[in-house]
Amino acid sequence: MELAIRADGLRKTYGDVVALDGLSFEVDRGEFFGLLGPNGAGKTTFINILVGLVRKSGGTAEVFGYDVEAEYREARDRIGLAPQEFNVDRFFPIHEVLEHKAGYHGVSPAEAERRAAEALKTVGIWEKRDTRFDWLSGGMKRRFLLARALVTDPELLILDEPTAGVDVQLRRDLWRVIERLNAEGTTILLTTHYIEEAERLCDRVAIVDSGRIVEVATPDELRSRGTDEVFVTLADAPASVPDIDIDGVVGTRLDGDVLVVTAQGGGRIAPELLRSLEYEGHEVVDLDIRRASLEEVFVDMTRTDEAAKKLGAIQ
Ligand SMILES: Nc1ncnc2c1ncn2[C@@H]1O[C@H](COP(=O)(O)OP(=O)(O)OP(=O)(O)O)[C@@H](O)[C@H]1O
Repeated sequence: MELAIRADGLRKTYGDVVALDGLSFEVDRGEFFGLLGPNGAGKTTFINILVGLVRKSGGTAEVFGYDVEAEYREARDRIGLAPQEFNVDRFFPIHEVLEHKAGYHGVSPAEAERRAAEALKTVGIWEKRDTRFDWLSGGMKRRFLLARALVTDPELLILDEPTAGVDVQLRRDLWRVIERLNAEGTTILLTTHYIEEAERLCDRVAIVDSGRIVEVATPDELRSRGTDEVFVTLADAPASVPDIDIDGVVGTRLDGDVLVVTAQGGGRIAPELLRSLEYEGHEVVDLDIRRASLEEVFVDMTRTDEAAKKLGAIQ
């Protein structure tokens, strides 16, 4: 499998601040890959190194096998970036901004015009083509940043919080566009604070904390690390918590006639749980499983020692 991104022992320091502390992971061509991490984890620094805006302090970063510094042009021409910040030329109509961008990456004027029109239609702001960036609404600005990333027909599309501050409708519109691009073969690297977004869109996610990768896994694998809650409603409230001795169960409590069982893999333990309860003479009326959310797992994994110490001090 060809790699779209390879980071190996990547480091970046700003004076005393260590932004990347030996970051290593790989993204396959065609993947939809999410980068999740708390504020300041180093996500934007990593992206800026990939696109040549920040020089690394050590380690390796490659895009489709090209070193992002030694082979900058080859790497950069393959990347489309929709950044977090609005860094757009404000004095030209937006279709011209796109044409300039394509021209800068070696596209002929006629082809640049065609691509600019196509990109504006793709993101749904073609009718605004003669408007300046400043005169677009906030949501249209986000759409435009995506169009600008697309105008060079990139093999790797990097989206740094593309849906920050946009309404639900636009978020879903943007998802549709991005999912279609991915289905057509574009590799996607997405950073987001909306865990639901990562969960829904990404094939795999990397959890980044303090400049290092904590974990790389599919959203499903990550969720299975957390604990589910199984709610079993019994016909008669038992006098005490029934004794449950099943592998994977980490806790039980009674809430009236509802027995709440905390377990890793709620679906897996449910049949044995039912058998065991019935064997002990309890009549089960209802069963409901609440799966661990990716958000809970994420919060657990990125709870820094510092934060844990502070919590410990307060309690
Ligand atoms: N130009 C800079 N000079 C000094 N420190 C910087 C600079 N850019 C980033 N940093 C520091 O590097 C660390 C990583 O920042 P970065 O912006 O990469 O994090 P992030 O994961 O993108 O955060 P967010 O989710 O808030 O966007 C932070 O501690 C930040 O303060």
